[in-house]
Amino acid sequence: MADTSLNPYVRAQQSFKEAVETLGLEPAVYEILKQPMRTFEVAVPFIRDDGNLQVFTGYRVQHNDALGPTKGGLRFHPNVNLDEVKALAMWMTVKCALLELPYGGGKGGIACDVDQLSEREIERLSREYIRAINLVIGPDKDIPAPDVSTNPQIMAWMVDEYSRIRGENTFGLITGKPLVIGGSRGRVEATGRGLVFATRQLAKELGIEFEKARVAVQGFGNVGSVAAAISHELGATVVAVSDKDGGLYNAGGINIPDLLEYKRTHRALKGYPKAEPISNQELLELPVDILFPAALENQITADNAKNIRAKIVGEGANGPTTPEADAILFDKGVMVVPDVLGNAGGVTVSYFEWVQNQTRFYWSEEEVNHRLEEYMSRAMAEMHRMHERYGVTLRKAAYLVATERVASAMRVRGWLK
Ligand SMILES: NC(=O)c1ccc[n+]([C@@H]2O[C@H](COP(=O)([O-])OP(=O)(O)OC[C@H]3O[C@@H](n4cnc5c(N)ncnc54)[C@H](O)[C@@H]3O)[C@@H](O)[C@H]2O)c1
Repeated sequence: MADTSLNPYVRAQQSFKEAVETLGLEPAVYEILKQPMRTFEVAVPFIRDDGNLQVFTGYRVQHNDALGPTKGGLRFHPNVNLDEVKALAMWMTVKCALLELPYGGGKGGIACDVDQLSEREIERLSREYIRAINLVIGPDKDIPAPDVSTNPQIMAWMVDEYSRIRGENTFGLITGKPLVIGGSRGRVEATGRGLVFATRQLAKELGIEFEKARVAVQGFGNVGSVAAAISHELGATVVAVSDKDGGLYNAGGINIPDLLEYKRTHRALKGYPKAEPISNQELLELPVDILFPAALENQITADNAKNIRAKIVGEGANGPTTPEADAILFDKGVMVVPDVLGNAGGVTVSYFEWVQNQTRFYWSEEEVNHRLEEYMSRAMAEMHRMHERYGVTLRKAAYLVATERVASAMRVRGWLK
């Protein structure tokens, strides 16, 4: 028999099943949540620069809309397939419910390799994809956003195409747009900032003063560099950072604004003179209070989990801790802020963007950041309460909070009988 344990869709189903059983909810909750309510597979024909027609396969999955219209990113990647999109949509249901956003989970994508396409081809493909799914998306139905290999420019072409089809500007269709056409202030930094807010709240609940903590950050991209900069700004000592070429260490702390300036001029971290080089492996095992893995999946594994000395692991990346490592860390008493909350700052500010679009009233960056902190801290506190009540990992607690909330909505809407 095929090993289905690595199939993300099967794993997402198992997580919901476990949550329904732990909470003692009616079995109908799992019967509804174990698959998406709607799945679309579309052929996306577009004209290549050489004049030939090519057809790619696109997907949009709407998992559950009990709490509101579905929401989730669009991924352009050769490995995009239906099971992966379904799993990611289910995961968005959890994220949105956990953060108390008035959304259900959705996800979409096109199986394609953007490196093989010119910019004009990406534009034509993006517009054709929107034509293919325009009837099933909308500001009150399903709201896409950027994900792997999609960006604000692609979102701009998509919102433009939808607006042309409908004959009206519909900025609330999609989030992660450029600022000039209804994007939100603070959206670019939202994921790294939200990661720090959630982790700071957990530290507070554990009696660790974030402002005095020693911090290590793996990955210095959109998420990692912002998490490092905000930790530094709050007074924490960032002793190590890294990117794909290796890490930097300074026991006395790295001046992150100075390092960002170095990176701007040298386009790399390597060679920064005010810290020593270390490997990515060494970085993960440093004696710090807080470790932020913010690069790739599967970085903390059964092999190195026993050597992790951080008190808190704040997951910025998606899936940086394997299930085996998760169990080892739990036994060691290391608390893990799971990715489902750790990197939810992006979707939270996406929600703020949609609110601003719908009300046509735009907020200051301070207002966005203040509200982001409120949402992240509240979700962290609830997850922590569930963790204490049921004695499970914070990751499982996230599913408990989310499943209970979605189940309540389904119950009052009369879906369960
Ligand atoms: N950007 C977002 O808003 C967002 C939202 C949710 C989740 N995430 C997740 O966060 C993670 C990082 O995303 P990002 O947007 O910062 O990407 P990015 O491409 O901007 O940055 C990735 C960073 O990781 C580094 N890196 C790559 N391989 C590495 C390795 N082996 N060891 C150490 N560092 C390595 C890169 O050099 C780079 O600094 C991904 O898992 C992504 O799915 C990002």
